[in-house]
Amino acid sequence: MTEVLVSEKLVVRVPCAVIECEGKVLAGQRSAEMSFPLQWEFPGGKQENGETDEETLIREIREELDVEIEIFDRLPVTIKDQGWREIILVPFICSLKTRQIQLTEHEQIQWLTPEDLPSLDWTEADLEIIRNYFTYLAAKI
Ligand SMILES: Nc1nc2c([nH]c(=O)n2[C@@H]2O[C@H](COP(=O)(O)OP(=O)(O)OP(=O)(O)O)[C@@H](O)[C@H]2O)c(=O)[nH]1
Repeated sequence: MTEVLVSEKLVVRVPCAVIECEGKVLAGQRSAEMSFPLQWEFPGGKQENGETDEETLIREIREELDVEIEIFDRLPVTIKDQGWREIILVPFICSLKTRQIQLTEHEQIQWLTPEDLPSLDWTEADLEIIRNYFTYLAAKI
């Protein structure tokens, strides 16, 4: 048997936003042309060189939704092994500073109460974010 140690793997850091507004949370549906087509996610995207997590998130949300957010808390990091790469999802709890959302990438968005979040077809990593969000909400009561 030949054993080979493969240590190199692409690691991608992806800050994403759990945006709360009036008791609901924003879910974004990925477009049919993206990877994981038509699955649901928390908006966000890949970190660029020299950015902090917060800077990435504010930039990505401007690019994807054309709104300004305020970041006020964070959830535990979730790591998703996609085989050839590892996605490090860094979720933040946010609110909207501006309200007029314009979609540039997503198929559609939905505002859902926290208990309705699991009804959508989320990417696998996001299911863990939703579980952590429930823990976060329970700790606030
Ligand atoms: N923004 C975001 N990305 C997520 C979430 N969950 C999850 O697995 N991802 C993955 O993290 C990567 C984020 O990259 P991106 O937002 O720039 O999306 P992309 O389609 O351009 O990237 P890709 O084509 O390399 O997959 C994607 O592969 C996406 O599938 C999430 O909740 N939000």
